[in-house]
Amino acid sequence: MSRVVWMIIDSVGIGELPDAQAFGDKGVNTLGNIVKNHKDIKIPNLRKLGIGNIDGVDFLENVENPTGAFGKCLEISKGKDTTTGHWEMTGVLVETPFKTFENGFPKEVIEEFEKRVGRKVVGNKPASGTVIIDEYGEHQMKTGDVIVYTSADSVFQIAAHEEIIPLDELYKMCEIAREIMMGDNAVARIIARPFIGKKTGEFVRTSNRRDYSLSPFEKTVLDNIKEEGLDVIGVGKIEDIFNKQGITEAVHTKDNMDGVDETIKYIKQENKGLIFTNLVDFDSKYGHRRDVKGYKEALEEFDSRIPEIIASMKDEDILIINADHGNDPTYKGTDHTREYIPVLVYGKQIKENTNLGIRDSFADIGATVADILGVKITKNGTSFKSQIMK
Ligand SMILES: O=P(O)(O)O[C@H]1O[C@H](CO)[C@@H](O)[C@H]1O
Ligand SMILES: [Mn+2]
Ligand SMILES: [Mn+2]
Repeated sequence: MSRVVWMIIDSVGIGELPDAQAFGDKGVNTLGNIVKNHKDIKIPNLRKLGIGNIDGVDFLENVENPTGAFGKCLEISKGKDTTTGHWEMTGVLVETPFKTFENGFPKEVIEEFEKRVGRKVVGNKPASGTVIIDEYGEHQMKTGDVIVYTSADSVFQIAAHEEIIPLDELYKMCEIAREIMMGDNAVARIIARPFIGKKTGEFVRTSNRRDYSLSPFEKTVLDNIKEEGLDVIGVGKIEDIFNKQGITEAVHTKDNMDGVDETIKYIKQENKGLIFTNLVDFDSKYGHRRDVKGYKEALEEFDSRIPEIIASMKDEDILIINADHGNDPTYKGTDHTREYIPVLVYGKQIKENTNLGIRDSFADIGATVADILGVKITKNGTSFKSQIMK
């Protein structure tokens, strides 16, 4: 029986969606603009799978006879964040955008939060996470005040120095914020952002980040897989994005390479169903930081591990690689960008050189995963299994 290894290269978009302008994104293209800035980029394995052969990709030369099936998908949901992207690819559309707080959170919210956590709040505005810890990190070390901030995404983020506010307390604060930010103020995610360091300029965030997501509004394809008694193994922040719904086992990871290691470890084990991995460094370490060179190197680093991933797969296993939104490191600001996502499929049973064209929704990927595993397909999404299987 087939097993699916589904890897999300977080934020590796492949060009602006037709409605990008409505999201403030004009001419964005995460992969395209990285390649334009770094023509020497070496991603031979992604190219061999067909990433440069995707319709509209004019910034990479086509390869002859790519070994995979390749295409790109539109996002129907009204959003460009991780939760929206992952939910859509597993069959749940977010038709009403998650609430955002451009001017910070309302006074009542902050007051209730302060009362319940027993600390004062500083920040309370949209900010870049690495900038705001430099702004308030020393203040926090002196006073114990807690740093709260948001972004263009629907997020309530709490930054805390690990030696001032212990992790347990930070996570508890997130649970309290999760309770407060429901109903009219429901944000997609509360995020714990721990950091360490001695002073401004030396603060660095740690891998103890945790996301407290809403539960998907409807059943996702993960639920359908789980209900059939198959495994749904989440690697990285997958279990957080789905608030554990539909997940049977999970491991958090330190960074992209740890994510690849854990994925390979699970591939080599006896399990059945889905191994679902999110590699977030592209987004959090390079996209939001507008670090073009760092992003390029992260892509090269991931690319170099693809042969190892493939070598660890059994003959029936199928590998799917796609993104969840864009985060063009050459674009203004520090936020995600509204883009097509690339999708690549590879396996011994997959027909090589198959052009999937432009798919109507990310949900087509989840529908295909369900179809491959022989479980119920969610109401959204059209499976392309018949196009790709030998
Ligand atoms: O600037 P940092 O803290 O990395 O935050 C970014 O990461 C969050 C989650 O993807 C986004 O909302 C964006 O604000
Ligand atoms: Mn993401
Ligand atoms: Mn992000």
